[in-house]
Amino acid sequence: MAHDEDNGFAEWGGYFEAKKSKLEEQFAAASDPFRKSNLFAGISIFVNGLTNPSADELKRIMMVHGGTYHHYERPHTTFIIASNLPDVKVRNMDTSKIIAAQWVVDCVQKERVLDYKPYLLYTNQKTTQPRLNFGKSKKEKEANSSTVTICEQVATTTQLEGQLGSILKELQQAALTATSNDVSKPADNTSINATVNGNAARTAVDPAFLSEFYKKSRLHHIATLGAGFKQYVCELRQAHGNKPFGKRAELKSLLPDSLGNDTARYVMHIDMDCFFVSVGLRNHPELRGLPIAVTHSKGGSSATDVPVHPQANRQVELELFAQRFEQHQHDNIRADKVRTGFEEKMSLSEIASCSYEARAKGIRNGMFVGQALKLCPELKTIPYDFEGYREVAFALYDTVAQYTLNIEAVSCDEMFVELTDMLQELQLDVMAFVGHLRQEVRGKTGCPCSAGVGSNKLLARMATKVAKPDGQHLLTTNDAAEYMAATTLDALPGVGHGMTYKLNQAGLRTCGDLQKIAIEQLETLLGKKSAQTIYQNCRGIDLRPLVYEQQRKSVSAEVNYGIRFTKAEECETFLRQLSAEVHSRLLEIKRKTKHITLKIMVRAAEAPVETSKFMGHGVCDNQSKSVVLKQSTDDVNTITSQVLILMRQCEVPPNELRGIGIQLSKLDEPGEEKKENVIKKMFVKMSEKQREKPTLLSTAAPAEPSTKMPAPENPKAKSRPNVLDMLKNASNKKSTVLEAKSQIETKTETPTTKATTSMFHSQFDPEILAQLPEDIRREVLAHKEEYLRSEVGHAKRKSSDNSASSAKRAPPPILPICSPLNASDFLPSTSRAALVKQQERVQRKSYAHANNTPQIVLDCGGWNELEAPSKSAPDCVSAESNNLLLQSNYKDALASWVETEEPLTTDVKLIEFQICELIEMNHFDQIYEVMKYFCRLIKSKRRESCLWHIAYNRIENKIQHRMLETLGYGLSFREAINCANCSAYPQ
Ligand SMILES: Nc1ccn([C@H]2C[C@H](O)[C@@H](COP(=O)(O)OP(=O)(O)OP(=O)(O)O)O2)c(=O)n1
Ligand SMILES: [Mg+2]
Repeated sequence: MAHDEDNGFAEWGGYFEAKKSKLEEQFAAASDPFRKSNLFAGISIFVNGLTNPSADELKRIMMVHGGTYHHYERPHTTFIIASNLPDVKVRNMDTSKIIAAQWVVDCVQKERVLDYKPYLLYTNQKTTQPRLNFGKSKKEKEANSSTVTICEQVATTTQLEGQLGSILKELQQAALTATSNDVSKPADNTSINATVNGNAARTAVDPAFLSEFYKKSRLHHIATLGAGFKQYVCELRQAHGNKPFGKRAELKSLLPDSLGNDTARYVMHIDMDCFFVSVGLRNHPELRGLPIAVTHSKGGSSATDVPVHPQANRQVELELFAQRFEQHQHDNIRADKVRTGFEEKMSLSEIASCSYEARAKGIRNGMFVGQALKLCPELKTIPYDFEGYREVAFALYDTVAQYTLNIEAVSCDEMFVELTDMLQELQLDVMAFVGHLRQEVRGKTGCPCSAGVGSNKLLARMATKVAKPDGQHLLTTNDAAEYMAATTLDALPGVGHGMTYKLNQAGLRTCGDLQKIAIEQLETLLGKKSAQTIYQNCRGIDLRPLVYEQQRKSVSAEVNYGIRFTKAEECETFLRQLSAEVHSRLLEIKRKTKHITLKIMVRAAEAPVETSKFMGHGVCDNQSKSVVLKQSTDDVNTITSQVLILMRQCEVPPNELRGIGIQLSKLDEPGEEKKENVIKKMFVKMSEKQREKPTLLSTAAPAEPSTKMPAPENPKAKSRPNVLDMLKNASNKKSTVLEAKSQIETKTETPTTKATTSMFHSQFDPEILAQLPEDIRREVLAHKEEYLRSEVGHAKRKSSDNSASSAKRAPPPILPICSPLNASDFLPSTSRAALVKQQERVQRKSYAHANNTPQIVLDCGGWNELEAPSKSAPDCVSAESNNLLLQSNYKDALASWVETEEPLTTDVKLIEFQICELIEMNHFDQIYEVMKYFCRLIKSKRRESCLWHIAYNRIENKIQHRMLETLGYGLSFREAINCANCSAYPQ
């Protein structure tokens, strides 16, 4: 049994592994009191056979000088110390690390780590093996003797640089001579350490490093392209305006019609298949059908026998990484990645993209090349082709943009597309269109893509997973819950490692598990907001709108490779360079910043000084420091000086830095009317205009003929129709629900009846109820009871009293059988919270009536410039005369506001505030008028904008919320925004 074999030490790699680790730990603990220097820090030895000095003496030397003594040879043992070994033993050993004991003695004597090569017992190295050249001339070394030491090691930094430079040269040499599977051009230009003007751009100290880094960094290219396409979609939309899409006409003759009158919502998610590989294969058609990976590594033996820095310790690093991923970040995927991929001499180059043939062998995007080669030794690697990615990505976006610009760019090879409007206009079959589009993309790019379709973004993305590779799939709403049930939680949007861990700890692994538990339970685990989202998502409900015009929120420049400083000046020079880089990115997007953040990666205390990944960052602690400027800036000197100050504040020795990033956020737009209240300005302007034409004041005509604009007179609150009365009247009226329903279609119907009827229908829609935030839902349900009771009772009475007349009005009334409520749901809440709320309501009302709070209104915008309505009553002059929405010019102001490109939050809040005042004053008619007019303005906007839809919904929700809070019921509006993209968006 495996358990017996490993003596219960399975998780420690078996008994012997556990024993070896224990010995190491004991050695380290015992060394501490004797330590005099860290000369051998990060270096471990194993003594094989008789040596001079003896094994015991060597052990003591290691103790005193910070090294590690291995009682057994381990994969991460740096050197094997021996005098003479039998041939048969040597044949099975890695001879490149067998050295004479004299090396230890000499190092101690010279007080520095010497080149071990002269001490090698066997010198038959392979060409691809590391041949570390420690050989700088004594003169050179002495000339640099003032160089700061790295982490108390005796080797000077200059020496180290020399060593590294040599390693780089060796690496390049090895790469050129290696017999690898690599099919790229021999003069590989993908290495980040490629020579610049004949000199190796070694570390961030080199002035040429930064540009070289960005030229080669795949993550930089991906991020730049992704942000670029978000901007590109914005620009295309703005340039296109309301023009028709010429290419749509062609579709009609090419594709079949949809069956019936299909009004369903269709969102498409489209994603290129193994993007980087597909683009790369355009130049290597002979490799199609083979396992291929795009990576910086040359593959072949140079990926399984990589040079390792003598001071790197993969084993230690592996353990540290794995612990951090697992314990701190709950990221098992990355922990497994290091555990299985950090083997000695295996390439730590990442695979950016691999073909589906490689995936069939277990290889995945992001895997280390060394590990991938173990799974599939015949794996071929091809180099990056950043220009090709750009070209294909543009072709993809341009192809889709011929048909619609309702595109949410996700990345260079991925987007969401709202197809509903186009399909309805053309009456096309959705999957026929998707097939046509995919074919067109392939024809233009030579690369395959897959597409998923669903009624929202989540389902569309899920459908793409089914479709891949080179396919398409429609995930219907009916199949959604079932499909989702089998999905693991980490596939849901916004569910990261932390949340997955929490849910897993609670025994929840799949969306199916989640579907079975109550929302209250989820709320306890995750908090209200996350719980509500995940509760919907696990059922395939996704209320996120597509965002077409994405604004950049920040720009940044980060480097986490090659950061090896020895002096503060080097670090400062680099920070200046990086500041200039991020500044140029800021200028590119024509913005200014108010918030500067410096992010640094600092070598973790327990991490080896040198990293397993050559020039990588290794195990680090992250720090960040920010400064908020008084004024937005795009001045490079300001940015640079702030960055330098932030770095000083971090108080980190330069040699401990492993990564540096600068982020500029709180971006401003030149010409943007910042946080200034647009509405306020417009009202002031208009009131000025009106002062010039005083006669218009009392006879302000409605801006829109179809809207019946009540004169801004000031009838007493009591005389205005109260919705509670409306509701009561409605339920007391001698009309059934059906009557009310039929009235909704007649033009003569009063707002009161319509309100009541549509309220009935909207409030009892279980889907809408399910989408409401829990607290609002409870309130709605609580209120609903009163109305329902009267309606049900009335309907019953009606049906028995008036069966003859009602028979004429078939169909019979539809009672709310769809309601998910129990009888107890209809009882008024008796909870303490409800009673407190009730008391607050009463207080608020009486306060509002008593005070009319003029000072709040003034605080909010200084409306005293506006003229009071001509008929305002003297007893409520303050609030009523100051409320924006009771002014004669409110329509013009609203119209001007809606003409602006997007609503500012401050303005939306202002309108909310004004409407809440109207509620306090019982001006419900005015609220209806305002909302109707507002809604029509938004609908008639030339450029449809979901931001305005969202603003409208937010204001409407605020009204409902406040109504429920103060009066216990809501208002129902005749007009509504019906936008497929965002109508379900919750506020
Ligand atoms: N961490 C990442 C993520 C992505 N990419 C690059 C390589 C991918 O080819 C491309 C697109 O990313 P995808 O996640 O879409 O992956 P692929 O297109 O390679 O595969 P799939 O067919 O699964 O979409 O972006 C990368 O280099 N590193
Ligand atoms: Mg892809």
